[in-house]
Amino acid sequence: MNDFCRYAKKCNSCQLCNLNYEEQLRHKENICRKYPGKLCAVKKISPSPKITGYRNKAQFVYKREGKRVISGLYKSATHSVMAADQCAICTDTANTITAALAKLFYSFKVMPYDPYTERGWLKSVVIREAAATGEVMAVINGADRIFPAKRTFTTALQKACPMLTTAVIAVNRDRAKLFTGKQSEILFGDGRITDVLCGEKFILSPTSFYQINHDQTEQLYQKALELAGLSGSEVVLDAYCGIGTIGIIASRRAKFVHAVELNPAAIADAKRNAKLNGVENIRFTAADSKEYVRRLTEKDARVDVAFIDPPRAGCTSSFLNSLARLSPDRIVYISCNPETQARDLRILGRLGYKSRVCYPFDMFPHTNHCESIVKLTRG
Ligand SMILES: C[S@@+](CC[C@H](N)C(=O)[O-])C[C@H]1O[C@@H](n2cnc3c(N)ncnc32)[C@H](O)[C@@H]1O
Repeated sequence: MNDFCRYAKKCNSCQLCNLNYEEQLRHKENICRKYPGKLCAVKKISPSPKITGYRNKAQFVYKREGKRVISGLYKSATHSVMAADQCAICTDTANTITAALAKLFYSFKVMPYDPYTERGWLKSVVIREAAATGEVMAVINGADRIFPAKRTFTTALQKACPMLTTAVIAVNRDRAKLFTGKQSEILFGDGRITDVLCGEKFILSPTSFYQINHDQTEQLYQKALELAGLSGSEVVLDAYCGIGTIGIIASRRAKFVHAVELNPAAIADAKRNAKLNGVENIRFTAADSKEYVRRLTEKDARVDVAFIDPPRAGCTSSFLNSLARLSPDRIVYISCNPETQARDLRILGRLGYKSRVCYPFDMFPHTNHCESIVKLTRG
């Protein structure tokens, strides 16, 4: 049994938990040396301020065991649920809520969904927390809309989990898909939570992307801003902007920000966030980054600095080609996958951008995921 977590071996989400934290950091720094490090200097990795209980988003699955419904996690690389009464990288709040929910689900006969037989209703529960404000949202993901005794369930839920500020039921009718569907209904609260990052407020709804390690995200964004070297006169692009975090923080030191994101729910949050923070020099667009940047090049738009923060798969070469045609002086590339980041840096290298420096950040202690920022300049 592992000292860090007794479920570690079976769950396998914390692949590095057998190493001490110093060794984990060295391992991640070496990953950055192996990939972006072939193109530029790699600085010392920034350790995470917290190494347990750091996740502000936790996903739990459930199974029926005899006369109980049990909260659990997936066994590594399977869809089979193992009973687990806590997850070491999730918060105490999330662990407490899932245990209370498992009891409620049983007493309300809300049974876990089995994708093979298509029986049951409950697919998963996602708990999202705002570290700065203490707001907590539970998103209960079900297979369809039928939810017996919804009103009494809501009252019982508020009593059992007083720390929840809002709860939502979301439906994903796709048999194999367990994540949050687009169709949703608020049980109580306003279906969103508000957090504070780098002094700005951010509203997030159930499906919007939000960095999972609050304190480390503040350090990551501060470094990204420092590398962008904004003086107040620049036109900035925030590509893959999520709920607008980087763009809104950068807007304070920029003339204007163009921000683009594929998920319309995240863009709706981003627009609310700009209003909430009184930011007027930013325009959010729900679109594919590639299409949006191509449109900017057609309009001969000016962009001095670009932040790009794509998903793990990285950028497409057509996005990078259009970006290079926009010809920003500096690109700040934030990535959660140094391997695809290095591939994209090579493409940008052929398009005239030199990778200058890489800063690794440990956003995900005990897992083998690594975040890095690379600054590129033109010419
Ligand atoms: C790693 S997240 C970064 C979000 C944001 N920059 C932040 O720090 O919170 C990547 C984002 O890219 C969005 N995305 C994925 N593919 C995209 C595309 N082709 N065009 C625009 N946005 C995309 C995702 O919805 C997600 O919000």
